[in-house]
Amino acid sequence: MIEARGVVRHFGKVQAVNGVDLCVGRGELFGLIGHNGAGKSTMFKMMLGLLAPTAGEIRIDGVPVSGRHFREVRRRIGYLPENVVLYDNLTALETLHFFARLKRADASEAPALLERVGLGHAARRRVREFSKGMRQRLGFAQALLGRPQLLFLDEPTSGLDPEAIRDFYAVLRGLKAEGVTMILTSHILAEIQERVDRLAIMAKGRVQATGTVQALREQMDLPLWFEVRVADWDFEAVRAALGHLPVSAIEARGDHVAVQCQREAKMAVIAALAALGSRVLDLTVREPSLEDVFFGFSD
Ligand SMILES: Nc1ncnc2c1ncn2[C@@H]1O[C@H](COP(=O)(O)OP(=O)(O)OP(=O)(O)O)[C@@H](O)[C@H]1O
Repeated sequence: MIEARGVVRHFGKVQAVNGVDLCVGRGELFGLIGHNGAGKSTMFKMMLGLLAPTAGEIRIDGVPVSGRHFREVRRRIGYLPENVVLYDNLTALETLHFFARLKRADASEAPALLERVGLGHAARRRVREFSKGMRQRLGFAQALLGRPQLLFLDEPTSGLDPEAIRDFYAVLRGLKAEGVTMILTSHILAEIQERVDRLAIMAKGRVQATGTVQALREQMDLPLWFEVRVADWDFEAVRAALGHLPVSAIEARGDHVAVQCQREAKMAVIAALAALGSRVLDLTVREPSLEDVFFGFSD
């Protein structure tokens, strides 16, 4: 659905995007993460045709963004910018009618869209009275006008509380089931690590890595941790059981023993702990988080 090849964008001396290749498949929920200034928003604007690349090519659904046929494709794209501009004097419903006219979308969808983003109750309230989270929801509804097949969501959950974030991803799941392709940025790594199909890590205008969270973990080869609870706090039993294995740390922490090892030793550690039988009361495996992976790739 999205194909970017060798994309570069300079602003004077600033190299905002510096040779990006990116492919997003149809129906994928794709995450783009990176530090402030990594080039994510610039990439979004180029993929939307709002900003011309200094070099390289971007195709959406096979159509070059720079070509004259892109206008038709653009009508099937929804965009939630990082800072959505809304008019305080309009109600939520009027806002959607306004954007529907701009996009030449069907304004009769507006009430259903407000329901979908959890603003049905506030349809006739003025935006002036809206909280940050309500504004963000309204911006999201605006992006959904015209039943887009491709959605660009730039930090869509900024300002949302945990419940609103959960609702937001529930809507994304519904859209995914309808076959919509979505690409989103977020700084909240814990939030997106369970939810995207694949992601790309950007740093200094380049894509440093692309893949599923699990594939990136494996590529980074970060160690994982076990938390083992043993009967009678018999930590020495754990130490003895794992003594012959290549574990990098065994530490008593509160009510459990923390064991660190590389991924290739994972199954051997599990087997050795299983051999302790009922002396092991509980076992948790802590995979490296997306944050660990992110720092590994972007530092
Ligand atoms: N219109 C512009 N004029 C000059 N420099 C710009 C412009 N837009 C972006 N930049 C610069 O390009 C770089 C990348 O910015 P961009 O907004 O794409 O980063 P980002 O990854 O989206 O960051 P954030 O997470 O803070 O939103 C930054 O150094 C920024 O200052």
